[in-house]
Amino acid sequence: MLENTHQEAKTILQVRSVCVLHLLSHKMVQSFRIVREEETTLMVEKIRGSSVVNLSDMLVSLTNSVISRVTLGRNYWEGEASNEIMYVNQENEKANEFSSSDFEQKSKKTKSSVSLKGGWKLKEMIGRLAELLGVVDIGVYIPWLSWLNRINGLDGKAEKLAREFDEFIEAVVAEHVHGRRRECNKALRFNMTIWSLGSFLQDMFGAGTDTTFTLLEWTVAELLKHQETMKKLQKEVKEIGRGKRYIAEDDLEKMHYLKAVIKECLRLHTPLPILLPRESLKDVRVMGYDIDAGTQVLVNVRAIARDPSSWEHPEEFRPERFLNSSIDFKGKDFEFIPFGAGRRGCPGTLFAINVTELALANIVYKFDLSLPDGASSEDLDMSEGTGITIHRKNPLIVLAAERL
Ligand code: HEM
Repeated sequence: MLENTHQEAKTILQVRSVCVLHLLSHKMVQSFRIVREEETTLMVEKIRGSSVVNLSDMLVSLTNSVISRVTLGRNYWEGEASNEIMYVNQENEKANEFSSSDFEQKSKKTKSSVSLKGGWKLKEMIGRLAELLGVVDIGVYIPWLSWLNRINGLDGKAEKLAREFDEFIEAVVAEHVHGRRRECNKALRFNMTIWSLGSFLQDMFGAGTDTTFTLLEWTVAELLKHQETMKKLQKEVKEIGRGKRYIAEDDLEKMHYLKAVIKECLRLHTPLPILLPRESLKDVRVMGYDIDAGTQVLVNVRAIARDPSSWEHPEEFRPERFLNSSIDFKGKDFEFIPFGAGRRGCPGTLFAINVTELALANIVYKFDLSLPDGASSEDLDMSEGTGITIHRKNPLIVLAAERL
């Protein structure tokens, strides 16, 4: 039994490192560009088709669709495939053939009609996963109280969800094995059980979608509140977009203000306020406090990002602070580590930033946003929800007028 557990743990690490290599390396993230561009285009079209828009829903759907397509090969999130990609090299080369100028046209052509029979409950399962992640697992902090998780149903809910994930993954794998994707499985030649694959996917969806959508949601909310910043951003994006139908990834490099806006939002609304727990390896003394070896250390990056000894007017949204500054989120500037730092730092940073920049640029390029019922932007509720990821408490509902 113990040996099995060790084997599974080893396999998860193996799956994680293979997947980080296959999904999150610089080269792979670049190769998923077509997926990001297509899904962003689809989102823009959906916004265009609605009068009052639940932007939070749109952003959840965007981030999950992108992750679904790159991890599972098609869009199981929307219940029907908007397109498919395979993560074998040959196919990625194909994806790279898309140039920014023709992606709009090709995305239309490649919009596939493949629909998923039965429709998977991925959306519903991810919703429950997010809910579970937001609940404090009391047993982790006070081991003798872990029995509470049986009483409050946390264990049962987690086990049920894990079983449903397994069934889902089994069906996806079966589809790959029996369908046209036989090739893909060559990439995954190690001894991977359904359980470890399911657990990896829960990690990818849990760590990758909620955080990215939260960042986008807060960024748009701050822009609504700060109309001058919104105008300045729209001006930059318009100048660089030069009348093209959609902003493509090639355009983003020059958008310095856009990057500053996103950084400022990562600072003020750090999606994951507490890093993964660390443990001190030896007895140390930090700022006069003695910390024994084996002590669990929780780093509050949100507090660090709002520390008045590092930031002027830390509670205010001021993207300009990043314009002529070398401070970045790559884990070297410790006053600003929204993606963590060191060996456990977020492996999905580039993935997240690419999705966020492209989506934000297209939203502000295509639409003028306002609040429904003539509400002024000062009325926008900025309350925070609870949970591991700090979402907005209430969804972001906007009117989106197309920019001409
Ligand atoms: C704005 C978006 C995101 C933010 C703010 C964020 C932030 C973080 C943070 C703070 C950690 C813990 C790092 C530490 O303790 O040092 C983490 C871990 C992780 N992130 Fe992200 N993340 C984001 C997006 C993503 C995406 C898009 C993916 C994958 C597609 C991803 C995958 C992961 C994984 C797998 C881990 C766990 C790494 C481990 O177990 O060592 N993240 N993330």
